[in-house]
Amino acid sequence: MADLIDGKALAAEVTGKVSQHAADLIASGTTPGLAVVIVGEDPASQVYVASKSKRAKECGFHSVQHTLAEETSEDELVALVEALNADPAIHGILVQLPLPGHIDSGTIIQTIAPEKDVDGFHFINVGKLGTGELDTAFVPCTPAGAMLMLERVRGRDLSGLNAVVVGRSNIVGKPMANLLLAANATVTIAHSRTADLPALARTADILVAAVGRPEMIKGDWVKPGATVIDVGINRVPAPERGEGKSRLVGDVAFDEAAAIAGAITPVPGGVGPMTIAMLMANTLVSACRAAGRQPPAL
Ligand SMILES: Nc1nc(=O)c2c([nH]1)NC[C@@H]1CN(c3ccc(C(=O)N[C@@H](CCC(=O)O)C(=O)O)cc3)C=[N+]21
Repeated sequence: MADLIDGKALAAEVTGKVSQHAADLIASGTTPGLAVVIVGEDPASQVYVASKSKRAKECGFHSVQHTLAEETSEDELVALVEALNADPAIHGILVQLPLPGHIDSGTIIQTIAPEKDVDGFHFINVGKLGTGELDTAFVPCTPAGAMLMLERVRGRDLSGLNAVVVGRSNIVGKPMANLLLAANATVTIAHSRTADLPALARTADILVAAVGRPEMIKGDWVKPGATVIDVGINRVPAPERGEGKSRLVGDVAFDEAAAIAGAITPVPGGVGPMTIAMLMANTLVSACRAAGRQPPAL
């Protein structure tokens, strides 16, 4: 049976450190400020946004949430982002995705000032990650959190290890591959057009699943002893829990994979809580940079 990598516990450790450093920064006159913007009423998004705001308050941050109507125009959202860019009390801006169809998310993301882009989605931050300028980049929160979990099992240097990332999104797959490469892993990005994905997955010492398909990755795709990082969060019907009930599952068939892997992240309680913890860490880093202080190593 694989070791469980406890995202809840590690996230609590990270936010504990963030709170301590935030207290120092506040004492020196700068309170980290996070603005979370949500457009529309998607219930799942509301839940995530509420937990981001709650965690920010727990860290002692100045936390503001802007909840805009579904009908908000792109111009109005651009104007809000520009106002937050200009607000010295705000160090991090997160616009919750997905946005309603009439708003171009690319336009909004590129409007966020790169030095406040705590999601790490702006071209400047994507480019810095791609070229290894990690001292001044913001790294997207989900892959950053996944790397911290991986570090607990494999250490910081992944030399000689094969990593397979299943999924090529800009939010997870591509930045994850760049981070693994920066840690000296040998990286393959697999996706829906990859030939014989099970055989490729079996070559992975580190297998990262970020496809958004419930339990797609089976136990016999896992190399014995591999570290499995499950980024998927899928809500599936759970009639055994009662009519209309649902439960969360990852992209990995957990029980099968856990029987073969060396270490594995659960869902829930895995990468999800780490994502929120890294958002707090990125906001702290942004506030340190704004105050001319060296950001702490977390
Ligand atoms: N601009 C932007 N940045 C994001 O980082 C972003 C986003 N938009 N849009 C939506 C996704 C999703 N996301 C999650 C964060 C935490 C959990 C999390 O903590 N999940 C818990 C379970 C929560 C539950 O019970 O539903 C867990 O996995 O244990 C999940 C999902 C951030 N996202």
